[in-house]
Formats: sequence, structure tokens, C-alpha cells
Amino acid sequence: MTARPIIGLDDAFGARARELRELQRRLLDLFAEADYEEVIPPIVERPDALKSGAGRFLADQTVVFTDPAGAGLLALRSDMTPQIARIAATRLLSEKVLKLSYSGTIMMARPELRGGSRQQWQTGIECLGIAGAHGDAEVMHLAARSMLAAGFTNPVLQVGHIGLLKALVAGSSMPLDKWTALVNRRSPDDLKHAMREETLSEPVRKALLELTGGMADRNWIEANRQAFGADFERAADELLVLVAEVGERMEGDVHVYADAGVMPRFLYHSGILFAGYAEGVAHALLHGGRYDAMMAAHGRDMPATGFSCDLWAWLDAV
Ligand SMILES: N[C@@H](Cc1c[nH]c[nH+]1)C(=O)O
Repeated sequence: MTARPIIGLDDAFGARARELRELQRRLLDLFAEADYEEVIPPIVERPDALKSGAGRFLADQTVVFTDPAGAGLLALRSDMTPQIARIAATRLLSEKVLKLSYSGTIMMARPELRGGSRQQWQTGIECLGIAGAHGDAEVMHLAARSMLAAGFTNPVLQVGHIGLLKALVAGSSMPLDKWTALVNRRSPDDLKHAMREETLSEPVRKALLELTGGMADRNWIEANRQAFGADFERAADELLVLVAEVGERMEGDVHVYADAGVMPRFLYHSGILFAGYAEGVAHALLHGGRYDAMMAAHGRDMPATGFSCDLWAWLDAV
């Protein structure tokens, strides 16, 4: 018999356990200073609370099991954002603006990176009730300050908008999650292969290849604003304004770039998306974005934006 945890999961003890707690404390204190109050949801939910509405995109990452105490099917959370959305939509009704932080274990059905971890110590904030650039900028500032507080060098925020990809592939038969996965893989060859079956215009094919090739920066977005219809233009303008605003007001040494190739981890986002990177770290350190549609699906039509990171991954990378 082996006493090690199952593959993709891990124990922390000694210095590592201490460091995880210290990092958690540092981030929760930073969030508290910015008026974010902690919420502590349970680790299991009814599957529909995690998977319904815009949260359904978590379905293939969520472990579901039968409750031995007879409550039917239970789901182990694979992301805390839908839980915060549930709480905001059903329990904290008296407040118009909610600023909430959280830090807890989540488990995914499969690792995101090959040979990677299935558990995360997901820590983040959700800012609910503030529409548009104002809320996005606040959340992005805190995301940047979190990377600085953890000691990352030369942190960067890359900002995209799901509306850009949606507008590009609007005429395609392939579902959006397949497109985001393809762009995320950053392999132009895979993309070309997938596009063979699709009826897309030549300019759209070219644009998708540029997104995947990491070439869709601010200049690209400016040059293409009007090339793909009104929805594309609206998303491009929203993105360009936000990046200029956040970049100007960013404290500390954090760079903010527009990149139309930034894709979400889960497809519940409805607007701006961002990912955080730092020197010497190959993968994204945090993910965030706007998800107004998920709140509506939970029955409270409310603007919402937030970000989350994984303390286990941060400790390995810092
Ligand atoms: N929970 C999302 C990030 C996020 C938080 N709020 C909005 N988006 C993720 O882990 O990818």
C-alpha cells in the first residue's frame, strides 16, 4: 500500500505548509485593505449550482459523486467563481455592490497541463454590481498588486475580450469552446487543420491564425477594429479603452498589454478577459474577466468581474 496521495494531488507539510499559509494571509490582507470581504463556501455543491447557466462550461472539469447520506448527486467544486455567483445572487440580496474574496481548495477532473496538478488552492476576488471598465480596472489593479505582493519579477497583464473571437467565428459550426481550446494551444498547424472543415472567409482565417500566433497585439486590434462587423468593433473598442486606462493608472512596475489571443479557462466570461504572467514562469499565474451572463443565469442580473490564482502554483513559481 502506498501512503502517497492519488496522482495529481499533493500534501503540504513543514516549510511548504507554512509558506502556503503566509502567501494566503498576504493576499487576503491585500484584498481586505481594498474592502473585499472573505466568503467561505462549502467544497461541495449541488451539481446544478456549479453547472447551470453560464457555469455549465465547468461540466467536464467537475467530479460528481453520490451522497451516501441520500442528498443525491454532489459536485466537488472545480472553480469558486460560480459559488460566489450563487451566494451573491441568492443570499446577499440587500447589497447592490458586493466585493468578495475567497481562498480554498478546488479539484478538477483532469489536470490542465500534462502531468500537472488536479488540485488548486484557488484564491481571488469577485467584484459584483459595478459595470464596465470601472469594475474591470479595479480587479485588474488588485490582480497586479497580488503578483507584486507574492514577489514575482516583471509581472505582466495580458488583456483580451471574448467578444473578438465570438465575432470572428460567429458563422462557424464548431462550438466556441473548441475554438478557445485551439487558440490556447497556440499551434497554427492544428488551427489550419481544424479550419479545413469550416466555411470561413479568407480574412477571418488569417485573423484566427494571427490570434493563435500571438500577433494580435494593440496595433493589430487597432488596424482590424472595423474589419469584422459591429460586435468585433464594440469588443475591440472596449478592450483598447480599458488597456489604456489600466496601464496609465497601474501602480508599481506592472505592464499591461492588449492581446486578442487571451482565452478564458472556462467559457462563462462575457467580456474582458485577462491573464497574468511574470518573468521566468511559462504558464499563466492568474486568470480573470467579466462574467455578467453567469449572474443573469443565477437569477440576479448583475455585472460581475473577478480574478483567481492558485497558491500551490504560485509557490512553485515564485
Ligand atoms: N475563476 C476563473 C477566473 C475568474 C474569476 N472571476 C472571473 N473569472 C478561473 O479560474 O479561470
